Amino acid sequence: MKNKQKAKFSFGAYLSFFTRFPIPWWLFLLSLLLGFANTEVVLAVSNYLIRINKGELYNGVIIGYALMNVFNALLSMLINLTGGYGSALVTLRARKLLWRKILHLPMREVERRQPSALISGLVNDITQASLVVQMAFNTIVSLYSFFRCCWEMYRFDGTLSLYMLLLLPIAVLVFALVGHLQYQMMLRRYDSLNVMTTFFSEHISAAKHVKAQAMEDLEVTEGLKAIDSRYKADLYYAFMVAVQMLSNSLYNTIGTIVIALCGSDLIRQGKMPETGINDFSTYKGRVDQYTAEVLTHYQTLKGTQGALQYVGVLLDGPEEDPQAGDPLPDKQTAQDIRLERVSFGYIPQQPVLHDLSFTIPHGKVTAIIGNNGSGKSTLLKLLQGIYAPDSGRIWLGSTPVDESKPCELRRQFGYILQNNPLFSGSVRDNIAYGETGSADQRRVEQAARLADADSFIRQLPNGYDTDVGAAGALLSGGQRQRIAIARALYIRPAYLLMDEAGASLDHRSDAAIFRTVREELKGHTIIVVAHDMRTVMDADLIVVLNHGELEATGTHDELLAASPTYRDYLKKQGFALPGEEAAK
Ligand SMILES: Nc1ncnc2c1ncn2[C@@H]1O[C@H](COP(=O)(O)OP(=O)(O)OP(=O)(O)O)[C@@H](O)[C@H]1O
Repeated sequence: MKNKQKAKFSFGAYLSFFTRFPIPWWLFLLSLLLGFANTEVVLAVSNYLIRINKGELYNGVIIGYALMNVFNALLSMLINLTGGYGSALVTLRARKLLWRKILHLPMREVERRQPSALISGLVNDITQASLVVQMAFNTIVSLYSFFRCCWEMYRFDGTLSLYMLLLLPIAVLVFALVGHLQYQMMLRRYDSLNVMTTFFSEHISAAKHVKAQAMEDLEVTEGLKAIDSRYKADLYYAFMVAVQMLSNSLYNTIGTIVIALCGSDLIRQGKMPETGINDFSTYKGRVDQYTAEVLTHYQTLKGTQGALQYVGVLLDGPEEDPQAGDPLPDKQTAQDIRLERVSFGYIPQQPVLHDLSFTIPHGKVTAIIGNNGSGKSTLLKLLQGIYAPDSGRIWLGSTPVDESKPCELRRQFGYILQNNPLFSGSVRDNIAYGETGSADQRRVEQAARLADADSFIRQLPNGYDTDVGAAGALLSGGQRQRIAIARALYIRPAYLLMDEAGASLDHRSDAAIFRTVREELKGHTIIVVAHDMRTVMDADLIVVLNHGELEATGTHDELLAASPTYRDYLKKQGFALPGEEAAK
């Protein structure tokens, strides 16, 4: 499990996993009762068979034998049906629970666990949950059947049954050994499946980049390693199945020899009829069958404990409740954002932002600049409460961000990134993403016009109904960006965050769209992260970050005097500084 975190998952936690979602007990109980009934039918079949073997070929016996076989077939079908239906429901409910949990994981957890590992948990691991419930019930039925058959066997011939007891330690030893190996085998198959899922989900979705870097050959080799590890696990599985069959045959052979030796002795002593060995073997066959079933169920349960470890630990982990916290007061738009000694690091002991204190005025445009990695994007994530500061506080007016309802807080923000994720679905749905009701076509078109997207959308095969493809793959980078800008304009957020939002647009479009956004959202707070100083200079307030520290804040004129970094940026982009000649 290369990308999955190994964490402690006790047997108690394993059991508590099954209290987290409703299990359709009635279906499994029905399956259990049908299983008990089927054991009786199976025993009746054995009794009829023994009578037929004895030559009791009466109509009643033959009809009884046939009827019991039909019952056996019907009951088996019903057991499969109820068990299968119950299992499908368990998988459905466990998967829904996990999906909800994944969407409510704090961002740090999402990053720590890696998206591909989460996908594999949701697609593969969770299917084991239904197996556990079914196996638990099957074990009860198999145990019942085992003891019931032992009793019938004992009633048929107590002495020979006691000889069979001598075989019990061998059976336990052989099955325990094979069981342990099977458990290992299941874990190995499971891990290799997860490694493959993780690898392929990452690399197939990044196929464009693999091609662009001409890395196909290398990635093919890496993919083959993942395929190979599954192949080895399959070989190991095939080997284990063969070993299991061999041990079963050996065990049966030893049983047959013991029955033959002891049975013939009993026949010689006249304590058993001549057909006794054959009849006794019928019961012994059933006992062996249920012994194997009990052990197989046990091994499967052990195997699923390993497989459910990842999702169990995940479900036990932290969760973010979007509804928890204080509602935002009305008129939140008319509030400044205030940072009070804010520090933050993704990794403990590695701070990205250091002790930041400044105010972002409401209704104005604030630009944030700084070198690569100085923490500009991180700061925007903190403002929306996606991450919490390690120390210090952020205020929206008089409301601390960490105490507000995350869902209300985040709906105040529009967030345009350099590369915005679109979702498969129509252009309209993507622009109106964030709308809880149905999309308002008039507002969608208006937002698209402002983002200069309306004309190209109308040229698409189905206009606003055109499917953008997975992650917007059927559109160009610039088209995706315009749709993302239209999305932000559609919701008309109180705070608009633009993180290098114009980077994939040509400069004239970038400037024109930015102008439109400013005019359209006049009175709203706009925070822009940009490297292009033409966008920055006009801002009402400019914040200069230097390696995560606040170097200066002020207007263009103020920073010319106060910030060497600001002056440096202007110079590098060819702007004339007061008293100097323009570089271009
Ligand atoms: N999810 C993350 N996990 C760990 N470290 C991260 C994560 N995101 C960013 N960082 C680190 O935090 C630092 C600040 O990153 P951030 O993206 O905020 O910088 P930035 O100023 O926006 O940079 P750029 O101008 O290059 O976009 C970087 O050193 C980066 O490696």
